[in-house]
Amino acid sequence: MTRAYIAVLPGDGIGPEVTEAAVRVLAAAAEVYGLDLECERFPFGGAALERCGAPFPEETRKAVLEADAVLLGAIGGPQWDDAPRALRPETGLLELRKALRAFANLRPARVLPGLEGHSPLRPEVARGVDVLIVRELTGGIYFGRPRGLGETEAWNTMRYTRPEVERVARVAFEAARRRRGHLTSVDKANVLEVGELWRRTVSELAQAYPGVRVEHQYVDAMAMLLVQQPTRFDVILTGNLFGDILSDLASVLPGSLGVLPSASLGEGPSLFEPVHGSAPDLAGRGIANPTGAILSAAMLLTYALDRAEAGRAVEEAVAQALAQNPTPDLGGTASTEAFTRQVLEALYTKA
Ligand SMILES: NC(=O)C1=CN([C@@H]2O[C@H](COP(=O)(O)OP(=O)(O)OC[C@H]3O[C@@H](n4cnc5c(N)ncnc54)[C@H](O)[C@@H]3O)[C@@H](O)[C@H]2O)C=CC1
Ligand SMILES: CC(C)CC(=O)C(=O)O
Ligand SMILES: [Mg+2]
Repeated sequence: MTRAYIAVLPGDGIGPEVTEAAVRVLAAAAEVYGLDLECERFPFGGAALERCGAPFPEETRKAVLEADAVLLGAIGGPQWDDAPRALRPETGLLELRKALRAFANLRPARVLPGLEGHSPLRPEVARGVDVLIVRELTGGIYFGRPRGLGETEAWNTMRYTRPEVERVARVAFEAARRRRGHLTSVDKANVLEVGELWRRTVSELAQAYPGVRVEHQYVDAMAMLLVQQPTRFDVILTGNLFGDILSDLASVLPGSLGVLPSASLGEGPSLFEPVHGSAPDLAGRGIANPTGAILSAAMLLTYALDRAEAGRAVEEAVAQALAQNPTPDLGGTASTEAFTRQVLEALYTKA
């Protein structure tokens, strides 16, 4: 059995709390499914800025590039909002994604069994929600140059090249082919040239995937449709900014931002992180929902370690724990610790 090295970046706010839960579940899954895992923590985000003077220190860069996978909590907080932009935790996060060349961010939004009662949707609709947002992660307006902030004006650049669109679109088409064969590409082609290139590239690539039905939507309409008719969608492909916004919107479907996981795949080690941020309003209170982080660990088992059966077992254990007693964001009374113990118990019982 070869040992897999996981670089763990707990980060800031609730990041360390939910990451701790995910690491414990990962260790339990390794024990149950006979995996040899080594998790090592590295400084990242605001915590790294305080300790090492940079949000993405050299030591951490080296470790993530050598790891088999990276598990991240969340970064940021109001105490760093006035730091020079280059030193902000959020800049470190963008640099991390770029360094890993993790261009395809997979953000599944499902209403897991047990969560129907917490969704604002009618239970029979909630049960059918199963979308996969594929968000481009290393390009677009978060990275485009020129960018700048002056006294009276500020500017950013939304730029995509055809190969950048093509490679992430390919990931989305492959996912659609494995799933229900429906891909919705989201852009703003009516007003943005970038959207026009995006739409043209996706339409051309569609010729290679005759089994996939392609639909194009403008992002404003998509925001409405995702809430109004969530079961109509399967795979949703979009750029960095729109994907960031639509995935937070999609979290309303299962009932809390705390439950959404993600996997970022590309040309380097893959990155796994919950969709949510550092939630300064919850930090230190022991009530953050670790579901998104734990399900990110499940995606790590599936995508980085090729142990889909272990990933599924973690998902099932989470569903059981959610049905038992969730954290307060979902109307339950479980603390982060109590919820994690429920997941661990379910995982060991099933084995
Ligand atoms: N990937 C990352 O590390 C991200 C970092 N951020 C950073 O996080 C900081 C806070 O940003 P916000 O806009 O407040 O977004 P946020 O995602 O941290 O929180 C938004 C809302 O969702 C709730 N929430 C988030 N995660 C939760 C969880 N696990 N359990 C229960 N409730 C949860 C929070 O309490 C809050 O009401 C900022 O510095 C921001 O830049 C924001 C998004 C992503
Ligand atoms: C904080 C941003 C850099 C990232 C973000 O909001 C996200 O990836 O969801
Ligand atoms: Mg976001």
